[in-house]
Amino acid sequence: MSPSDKPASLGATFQKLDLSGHDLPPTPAPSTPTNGRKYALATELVYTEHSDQYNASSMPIYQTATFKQTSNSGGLEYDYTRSGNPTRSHLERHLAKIMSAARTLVVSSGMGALDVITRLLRPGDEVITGDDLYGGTNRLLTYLATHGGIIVHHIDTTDVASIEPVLSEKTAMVLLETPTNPLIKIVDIAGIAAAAHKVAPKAVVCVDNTMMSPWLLNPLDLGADIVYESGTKYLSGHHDLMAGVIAVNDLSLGERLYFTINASGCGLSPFDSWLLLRGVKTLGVRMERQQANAMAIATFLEEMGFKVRYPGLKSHPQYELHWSMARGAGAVLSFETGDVTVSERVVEATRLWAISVSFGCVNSLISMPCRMSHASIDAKTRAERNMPEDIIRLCVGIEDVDDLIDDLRTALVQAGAVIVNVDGIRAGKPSDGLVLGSESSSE
Ligand SMILES: Cc1ncc(COP(=O)(O)O)c(C=O)c1O
Ligand SMILES: N[C@@H](CCSC[C@H](N)C(=O)O)C(=O)O
Repeated sequence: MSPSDKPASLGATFQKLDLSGHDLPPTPAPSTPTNGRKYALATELVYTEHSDQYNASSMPIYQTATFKQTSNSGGLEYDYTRSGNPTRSHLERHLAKIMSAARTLVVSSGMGALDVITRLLRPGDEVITGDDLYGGTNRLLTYLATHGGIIVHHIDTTDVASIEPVLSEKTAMVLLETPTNPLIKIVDIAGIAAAAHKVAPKAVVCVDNTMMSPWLLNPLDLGADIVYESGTKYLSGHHDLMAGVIAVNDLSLGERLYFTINASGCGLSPFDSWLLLRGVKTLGVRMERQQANAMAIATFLEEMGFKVRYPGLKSHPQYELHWSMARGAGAVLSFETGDVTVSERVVEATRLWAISVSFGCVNSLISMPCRMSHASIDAKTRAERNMPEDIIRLCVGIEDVDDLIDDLRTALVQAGAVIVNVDGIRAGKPSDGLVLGSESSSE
């Protein structure tokens, strides 16, 4: 069946989805209603169809490395799990609907996804990227610049004009994160994609959508060519697996990425594919609760006088830009205490907030990025990129928000990050007032 053979109602609704299958695996069937109306994302997350012989409600895990063939010339749909597996295929087609993409591919981690994507590059190619990047992304790009002959330009991607001096016909890739991790800066995806494609039409604009997830942002609709996410975060939501997801609308680009995945062997395992299928069903309810909690916590900290970075706050300098692209503010925020030692004490004094890297889990996490997730960026580079060493990152979960605030308030008091007096609690140095519960109290 060719794309033009799509039933009219389905074709109109899923213009980008490869309904006919071509060489893609056939499950799940598109779940659009027969009247052509498109289901809302909350429904698509939960609803899938597959062709299991027993009509299993949950997609079975095809825990097999190889598949028996009916003749020595092979030719069946699946032959070997590195090349394809029904559980992984089901997940990929489910995610294609959710990410509003023609094709998605799932691999063993978010960094694995970026590794596959950067194999599109050739020596001499130029990459333009941000100056506030996840540490692992920075590390891979630095490796490619040192060993792979790739030229990497780090610029302030929050300013569309700053891309112009480094754009040229040699630009092969523009790699964006928004909001950035951990400074929560916002990038104008459509503005940068348009500027890049104008000068370098073949350049691939690639967006790391891990901080937002498809629940909140669809970079493909804003001009990105490739979107990838760490499925370890919001997509799965429980910190019980590692995964990476790549989404494209250009099927030939999808084929090139699939080639690398099959050739290098980083496709997601059947069991982790199944776990991700299970986790993604609750993406909407988790994200709504997490960002409601995050908003309350950001407000609590800002009202105390801390410098808080969160796009849900009107004080965020790029509030309007963020909301022009996204449907929510997400659940990662950062704040500064003004003192590295005080920040260390805050992080260590919390109880409900686990000291962990990562985010997107139902549990709340606290960390100091310069010591943890971004430690692979050397101190000199961190300083050049204005990354405050005392910055604390909060990755908000689904717990009761009053419990989270109470735990944080107690930690702030114990750490000497706040001044307590008859007017209440406010951010400040211990010497500026009475500090309760701290050895450094002025009492
Ligand atoms: C924004 C961002 N992108 C990509 C990754 C890489 O994902 P993974 O840990 O699944 O390799 C991470 C964290 O690890 C991240 O924070
Ligand atoms: N030791 C790890 C650190 C992973 S950080 C995970 C996550 N992206 C975050 O921002 O917390 C490494 O070296 O990559």
